[in-house]
Amino acid sequence: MKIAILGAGAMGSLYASYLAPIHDVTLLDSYEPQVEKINADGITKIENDRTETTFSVNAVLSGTDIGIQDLVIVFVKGIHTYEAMKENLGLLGPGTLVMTLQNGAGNNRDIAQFVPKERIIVGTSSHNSVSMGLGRFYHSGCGPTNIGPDFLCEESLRDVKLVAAALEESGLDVNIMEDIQKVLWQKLLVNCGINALSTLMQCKIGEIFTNPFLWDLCKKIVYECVMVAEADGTYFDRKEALQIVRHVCENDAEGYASMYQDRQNKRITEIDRINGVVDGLGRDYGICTPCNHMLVTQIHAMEQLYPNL
Ligand SMILES: NC(=O)C1=CN([C@@H]2O[C@H](COP(=O)(O)OP(=O)(O)OC[C@H]3O[C@@H](n4cnc5c(N)ncnc54)[C@H](OP(=O)(O)O)[C@@H]3O)[C@@H](O)[C@H]2O)C=CC1
Ligand SMILES: CC(C)(CO)C(=O)C(=O)O
Repeated sequence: MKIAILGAGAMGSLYASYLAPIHDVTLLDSYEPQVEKINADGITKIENDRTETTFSVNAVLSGTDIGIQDLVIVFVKGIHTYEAMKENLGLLGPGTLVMTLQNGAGNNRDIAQFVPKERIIVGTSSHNSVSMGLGRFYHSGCGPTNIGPDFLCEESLRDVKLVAAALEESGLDVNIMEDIQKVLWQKLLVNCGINALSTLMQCKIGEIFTNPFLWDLCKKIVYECVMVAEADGTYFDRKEALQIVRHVCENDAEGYASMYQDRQNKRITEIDRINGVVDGLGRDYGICTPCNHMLVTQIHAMEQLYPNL
C-alpha cells in the first residue's frame, strides 16, 4: 500500500516504524531538520528494555508532490490538521482513504473539508511514544489501534477492513469498530484525566495513578467527563471509566503524555480539543465541569508563560 504519514513526530515515526518494512511509506513534516535527519539516518525506536532499532523511511517536507496515495494517516497535532491537509491535497485521489488516530475531538471535521466523510477513518491508538530528538523516539507503551468508519456504510466498512489488514500485516494489533463513538469518548476521557495534569506536574504518566493526590484529582476530572459523555449519548459506569484510565497509567507508566512533550518544546497544546471540548459540551448540556475548566485555564496560562520558562 502507498501510505503517507502527515507529521514525522513521536507517533508518525512510531507508526512508520511498523509500516515501512512492508509498505511504501513516506513521512511528511514541516520541520526541515527532522526530514533531513530521517533521510540521512532513518528513524530509531527505543523500547522499554532499551533496545534500539533503526528503520529506513523516506521523508519529505510537507507540501512536496509525492503523488496520489492509497492511505494518508494524520499524525500532526490537532491544531495543525486543517493546514496539513490543505498543504497536501496532491496526496488525495478519488480512492484515497484518510485516517486520523489523533487525540481530541474535531480532527474528522477538519479532514472532512477536503475528503468525503465515507473515505475518512477515525480511531484511537493505545501506544505511547516520546520524542527523543531528531529521528529518535521512545516507545513506552503498546496497545491496540481501534478504527472505524467516520460515516458507516457498506463501502466505508469494506475500506476499514482493508486498512486494518494492512496495519495488521505490519504487526499492529487492530480492532475494527462499526460504532466507534464509545471508543473515541473512552480515549477523550483518558486524555482529559492524564494529559493536562501530567503536563502541569511535569510527571510521568504512571505517577498520575501512584501519587494519591494526583489520582484524587484525576478521578474528579474523569467523573465530570463521564457526566458530559452521558448527556452526549455515551454511557460509562464511573468505576469502568476509572479502570480504563488506571490501565493507561500502568501500561504507559514510564512514558510522558504528548501534552507534556509540547510543554518541553514550548508548543501550543491540544487542550482546547481535549478538556476544552468537555468543558464546552458541559456548558451546552448544563453540566458543571469546574475541574476541566480549571485545567484549560491553567494550560493556556502556561502557554503564555513559555517565554519565561
Ligand atoms: N505521543 C503519544 O504518545 C500519543 C499522541 N497521540 C496523538 O497523536 C497526534 C500526534 O502526536 P505526537 O506524535 O506526539 O506529536 P509531535 O508533536 O511529536 O509530532 C507532530 C509533528 O507534526 C509536525 N507538523 C506540524 N505541522 C505540520 C504540517 N502542516 N505538515 C506536516 N507536519 C506538521 C510537527 O512539526 P513541529 O514540531 O515543527 O510543529 C511534528 O514534527 C496528536 O494528536 C496526539 O495527541 C495519540 C496517542 C499517543
Ligand atoms: C494516553 C496518552 C497519555 C498516552 O500516550 C496519550 O494519548 C498522549 O500522550 O496524548
